[in-house]
Amino acid sequence: MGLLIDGKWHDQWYDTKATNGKFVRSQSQFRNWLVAPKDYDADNSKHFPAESGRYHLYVSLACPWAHRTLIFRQLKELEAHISVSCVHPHMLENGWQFKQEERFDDAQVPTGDPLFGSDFAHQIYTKADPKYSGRVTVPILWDKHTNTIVSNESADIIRMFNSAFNDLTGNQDDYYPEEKRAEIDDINDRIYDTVNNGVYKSGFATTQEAYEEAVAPLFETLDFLEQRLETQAYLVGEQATEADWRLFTTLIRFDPVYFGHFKCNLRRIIDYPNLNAYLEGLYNTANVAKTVNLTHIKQHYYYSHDTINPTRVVPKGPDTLFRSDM
Ligand SMILES: N[C@@H](CCC(=O)N[C@@H](CS)C(=O)NCC(=O)O)C(=O)O
Repeated sequence: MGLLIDGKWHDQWYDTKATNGKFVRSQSQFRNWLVAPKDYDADNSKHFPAESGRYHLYVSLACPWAHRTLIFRQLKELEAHISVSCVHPHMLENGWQFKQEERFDDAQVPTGDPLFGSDFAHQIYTKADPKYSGRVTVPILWDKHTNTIVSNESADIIRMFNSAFNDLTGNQDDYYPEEKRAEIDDINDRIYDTVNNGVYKSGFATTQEAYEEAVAPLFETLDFLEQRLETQAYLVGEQATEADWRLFTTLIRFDPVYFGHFKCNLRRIIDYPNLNAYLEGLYNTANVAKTVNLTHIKQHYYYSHDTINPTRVVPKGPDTLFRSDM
């Protein structure tokens, strides 16, 4: 685990000393936008036209942020238009690596870097910007024409996937409908801070206070969501929106990883009847289950975070992700 400084790789763990033991996530730096060809403005340096075959998505199957983009690639029927490949689940002294290993092959997503044959993800960042300083994160949306990173921010990438390719695919499903945007934004903010990032703040905290400051609001939000799902099928009404998919990728990792590894252990998702059923329903939505790779998920966290789990022993359980009898 490390970061780039002026284009050079440095192997170092998150610095929580300056922040009283708190994990503070840094902002993504590549924030360009894919737009439908009819909306493309060549004078706008942020614009990239949505064209078939032009873009490549680098993901980790372990990563909840990258997982969002894989789900949208499926939901929006973009498989034939956007190529994809994944990193090795172990993120070690060189950060994300493209090493291929048979036991981590995935039937849905090829491993490695088919574009450049790079060894490490940081080489993709320095191709885009030889002087890049910052963390080397996935997902990465790469433009094969101009050889640069369009975006390394999952929240933006799923919004682009939601609409930019609609004319090409004919898929008009809308996970961010105009009339629901304010409500989606509100729930996203709370879930991002206390759940999506909350599990990391809890797990990466290096003081008791910082841990407790993260774990209490995390469970307050889970309790609140449990109640909300008593009377409605999805977070914002009766249809799934991006808010549900953003939550899904954290919930599916919760019992296998965050409960134990990140000490988020007041309750499991399986203990919440509504969240359990909701998670199962989302998992069983067309083509979503095949984006979930529990081997990568468990191997990544338990093996890569050696400050949290120095033995690198990966637990066997849990046996089941949901209970269907509740
Ligand atoms: N805000 C980014 C966060 C992505 C992110 O933090 N990804 C993690 C993997 S789960 C990563 O690559 N971490 C490497 C690091 O922090 O050095 C997004 O949502 O796309």
